[in-house]
Amino acid sequence: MITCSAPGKVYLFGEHAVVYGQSAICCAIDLRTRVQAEEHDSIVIESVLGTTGLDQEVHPYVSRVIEKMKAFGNIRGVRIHIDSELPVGSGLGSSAAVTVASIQALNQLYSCGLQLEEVASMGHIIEREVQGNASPTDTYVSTMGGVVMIPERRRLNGLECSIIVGNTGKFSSTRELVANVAKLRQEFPDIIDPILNNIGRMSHLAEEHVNRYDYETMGKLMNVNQGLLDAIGVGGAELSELVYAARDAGAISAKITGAGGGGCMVALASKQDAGKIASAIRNKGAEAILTSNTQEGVRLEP
Ligand SMILES: Nc1ncnc2c1ncn2[C@@H]1O[C@H](COP(=O)(O)OP(=O)(O)O)[C@@H](O)[C@H]1O
Ligand SMILES: C[C@@](O)(CCOP(=O)(O)O)CC(=O)O
Ligand SMILES: [Mg+2]
Repeated sequence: MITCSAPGKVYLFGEHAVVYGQSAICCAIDLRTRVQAEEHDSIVIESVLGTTGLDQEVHPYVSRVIEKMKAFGNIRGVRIHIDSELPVGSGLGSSAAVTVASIQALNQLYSCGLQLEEVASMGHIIEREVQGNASPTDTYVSTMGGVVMIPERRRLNGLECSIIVGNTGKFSSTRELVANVAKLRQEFPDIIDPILNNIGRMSHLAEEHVNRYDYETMGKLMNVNQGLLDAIGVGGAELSELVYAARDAGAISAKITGAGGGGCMVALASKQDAGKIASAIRNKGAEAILTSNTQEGVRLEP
């Protein structure tokens, strides 16, 4: 039996805009999805979502992984068991983490010889198929870890501050939110495209501040990014409530992470202030998770 794990992520900048080729800065976090794989007499996928065979409804990501990996290994029957610290459908990249960890588990179990770049690239293809349209961000960061600028694939210095995630508990479908932005963009290209361009420019402006650990400047720009996410319609009352609660409690910055609508927001704070911000989020009745940046992408577990 083989176990592989892959991390989730938060966006410091650029979700949605990155789908249209703009730059984003994305940060792997220390919450992981673990996938066990062993040879079996049939195909079985077990997760919190249920136990199935190949099933495009319940397990669209993992089913596609198995189908695609058949080209690289002699996969007849396999049992896949998934455990995750990432809330499902909430902007922390659970879809990418489960996809990347599953690819790597089969890659190891069947000695397929795929390199990390190939794992990330297959992950991206699968996210695109399931989501309708997808950037390579989540799957690349989940594969490589660290803080990465996409599409440049530039690794930036890691974050050393605390990362606080606030979960509205409201499911957010990435597929749906990406489609909503596409529709708004089609309706008002002259308004929406400059917003997406500005989000991309913000990532470029922020790059040197990330590399210099200048959280104040990064934070100011992240708060501007939050306003622009609201402008493209991916905000929500629950998210805004947590964003303002975190800022009022002393967060350096607070914004949506990922697709939005529901799901999670992310706040940056000094290690000293992190507890205070988590409490402010919990006082609003939401779950707060304290985490940090990880340099470790997908890995084989002992
Ligand atoms: N632990 C898990 N087990 C099986 N499938 C998962 C798991 N976590 C996520 N997924 C898959 O990812 C989908 C959610 O992906 P998505 O809408 O992109 O949200 P996000 O990636 O922000 O969590 C789920 O509907 C499911 O198909
Ligand atoms: C909205 C988007 O930029 C990020 C989605 O992230 P998540 O699935 O909500 O964790 C889509 C993408 O980049 O593929
Ligand atoms: Mg996703």
